[in-house]
Amino acid sequence: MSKLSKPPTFKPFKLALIQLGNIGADKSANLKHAHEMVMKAASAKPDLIVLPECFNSPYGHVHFPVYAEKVGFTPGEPYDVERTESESVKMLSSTWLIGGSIPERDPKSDNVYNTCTVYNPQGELVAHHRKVHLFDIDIPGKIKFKESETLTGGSTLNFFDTEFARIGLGICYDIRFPELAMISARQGCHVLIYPGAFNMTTGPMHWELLQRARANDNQVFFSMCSPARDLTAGYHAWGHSLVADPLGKVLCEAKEDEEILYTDIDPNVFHEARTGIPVTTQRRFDVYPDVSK
Ligand SMILES: NC(=O)CC(=O)C(=O)O
Repeated sequence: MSKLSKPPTFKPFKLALIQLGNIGADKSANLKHAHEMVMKAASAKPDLIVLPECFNSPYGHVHFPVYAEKVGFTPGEPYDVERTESESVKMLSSTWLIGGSIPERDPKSDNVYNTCTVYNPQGELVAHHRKVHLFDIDIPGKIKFKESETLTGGSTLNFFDTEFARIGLGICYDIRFPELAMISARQGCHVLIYPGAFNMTTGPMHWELLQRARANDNQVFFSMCSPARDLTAGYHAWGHSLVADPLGKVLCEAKEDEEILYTDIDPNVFHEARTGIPVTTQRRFDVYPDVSK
């Protein structure tokens, strides 16, 4: 997984974002619906499908321990998918698939993480990312949320290689920490994909701004895949799943309802951005050596 090897050659590919709706209290129903939507998305033959943050459970710190599953991996050890106890992991296998995120319970520590799992077309779980930066905010009169009440933050930066690109992972609030995206890009990622669920306060302020910024700063494709908005749920997701190109241009954006977004990712845009505005080769690490690694 995250060891530094030569990235694959960046080739054109079709990305599908599933802005999933109908995420309720019944986990089996959530998984059934997610499976139907993955199958629907797969019918257009994308190379990579993405689900949103917390697609199998309601989003809220009280729900995480209740919905948490033992996913069947230990960071740093080979995956043992055969032995997974997680019904969500068993459901997720088709084409390359970024399985949004699910609450994960670590069998050794009993810690609960907000975890993204990634599957290759053979259905093998090949990468995972535990949300590093926990969403703890308090905007008086607007929104208070404290993931750290029940979650532990991950401590690794993660990417995976496909036959068409190196893809870096993060989850939602991770986007607010530009270091993570910057290091992923320096490690050769062509595309950064963060399942995410902003809300009705931070969504209009920052959802698009941050994605375009991370894309443009790092001259990579950047995408966040959100759940659809459900005003009957405890947490009102912003929706607006989006893909930005390496020049910061929005290639496609959903509205708030359930929707599948397809985007053709063109490596020429990546190469042209880096040739035309060559910041990736103009950095002055003599001036800021502490970020040179
Ligand atoms: N839900 C999150 O993790 C982050 C978010 O909503 C925000 O940063 O705003």
